[in-house]
Amino acid sequence: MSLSPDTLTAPTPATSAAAAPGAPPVPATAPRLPAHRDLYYGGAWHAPQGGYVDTFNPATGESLGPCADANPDDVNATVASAKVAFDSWSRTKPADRAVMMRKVATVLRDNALDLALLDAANCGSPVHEMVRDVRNAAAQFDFFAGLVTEIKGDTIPMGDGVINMSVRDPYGVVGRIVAYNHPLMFTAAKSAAPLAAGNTVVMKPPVQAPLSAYRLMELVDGIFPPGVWNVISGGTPCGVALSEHPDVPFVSLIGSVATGRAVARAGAERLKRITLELGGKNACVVYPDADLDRASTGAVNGMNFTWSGQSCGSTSRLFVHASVHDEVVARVLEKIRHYRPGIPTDMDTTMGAIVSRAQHEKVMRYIEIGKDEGATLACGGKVPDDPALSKGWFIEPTVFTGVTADMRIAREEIFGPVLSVISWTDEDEMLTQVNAVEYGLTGAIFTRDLANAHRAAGRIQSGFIWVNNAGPHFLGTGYGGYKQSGIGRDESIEELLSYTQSKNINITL
Ligand SMILES: NC(=O)c1ccc[n+]([C@@H]2O[C@H](COP(=O)([O-])OP(=O)(O)OC[C@H]3O[C@@H](n4cnc5c(N)ncnc54)[C@H](O)[C@@H]3O)[C@@H](O)[C@H]2O)c1
Repeated sequence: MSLSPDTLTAPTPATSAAAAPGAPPVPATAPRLPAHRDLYYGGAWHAPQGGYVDTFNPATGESLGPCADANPDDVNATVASAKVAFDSWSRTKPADRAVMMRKVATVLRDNALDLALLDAANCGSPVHEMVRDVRNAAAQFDFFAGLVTEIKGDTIPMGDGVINMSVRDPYGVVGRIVAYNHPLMFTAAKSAAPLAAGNTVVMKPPVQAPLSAYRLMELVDGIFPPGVWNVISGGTPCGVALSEHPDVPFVSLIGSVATGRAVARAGAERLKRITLELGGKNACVVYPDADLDRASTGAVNGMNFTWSGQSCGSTSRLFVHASVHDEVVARVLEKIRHYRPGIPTDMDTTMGAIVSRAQHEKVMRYIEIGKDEGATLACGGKVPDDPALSKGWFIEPTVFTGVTADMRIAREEIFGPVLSVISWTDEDEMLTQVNAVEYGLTGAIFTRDLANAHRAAGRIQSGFIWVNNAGPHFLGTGYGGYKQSGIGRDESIEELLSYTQSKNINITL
């Protein structure tokens, strides 16, 4: 499987099957579980003072064993080792940092299937997509390694006898806290920019699915000096302790808006730098002149059904012009059949499980809310009938039609496989509705008319817009949100430079 930068985190398209048509199903492969379940800091494994909690396979309900549950004392010990390591790491030649980072990229590529199987078993998303996640993480390590010489400043003319220049310094220990929907990719890729910039990192992987993070640390052990890259698993108390810690000047979160506000409040106490990649309730807009095949494929791909819609960027509000509404909906319902819930560690599974019972209950509650609000259930809306899936947290791809912009299913982030279709006739009113939610992460526009495309792209209040496409990220372009969807831009040089602060030096010769 190859990665091109323009497919960063893009799901497998609805038009292509994971396995050849008619081929026998590829049997599930058991993941190789990590030998270590403790905290990795200071270049070694440490038993947690906070004890252990079990982690689960959401597709089967089986326990995958105990995992460290870091408490504030564990966070203190980890931050202390990262703080010591910062002194020499920040002074390590950027080119030498880049060499180590490229070794991580190689390790990721060489172990892509093993890591992907762990994610599939622990977070419930299909293994063939999780392999892409691992390769995306490798691409980001290479990308940021290649940018280390861009961490540069300016010279400002001051006349004879004076040299004035600015340089960029790292901050120190960066606390990175990430969401559950791409466990390995977030744990790895979201460490790359701060490390490249000369910071040390304390990473907290998602509490629901920490296994791939342990395996990653087993694999990269010895590449960096001790204390440079640390990974500690734990729940909210661990995240709170990290975001409040006085020796962590920079905290970066991928998570919900509520957690973003909590991290921002904790950061305000110590005037920390923060970046936040938060939720979305994103719109996909179909104009009457759109290529309807492309638009319906985009509407399905943009939902990220393969990981059960559990993606911040999912275009979960489909605004279709009334004149093409029925045809687009018919095509969407046809294309959606590509996604059938299955055991995530099977190579040909196209759609996985919801990560946890709590998230499953939340999505099912929203499906009931949609029915109560008077929307029409066009497909799905229930757990699959397949007895092989009865012990897991699965939900069929779900489409509601007849949705109006005031309904809760059209305003609130569900983070599940639920698409709400809204019919429109007046462009101005439609764009007002698109912008009426508190989120502003992504948006997709389908039209053959450049004027429509530019008008809508200009007016949609989101940080990331696709025209005649939906779903992929493009390595090198900033990804992030407007409004409550976040602060900062990732996956780009902007992310790298955000982990540096500017210092001006005035030299009298
Ligand atoms: N914008 C993006 O790039 C992006 C990507 C993926 C997911 N998300 C968002 O993440 C959410 C789903 O993920 P989730 O359920 O894991 O989110 P969450 O906010 O519940 O948890 C995110 C992380 O924060 C930690 N955490 C929870 N409370 C905390 C606190 N008070 N202080 C510090 N840390 C705390 C969690 O343990 C976890 O590691 C959705 O809203 C989704 O849109 C955003």
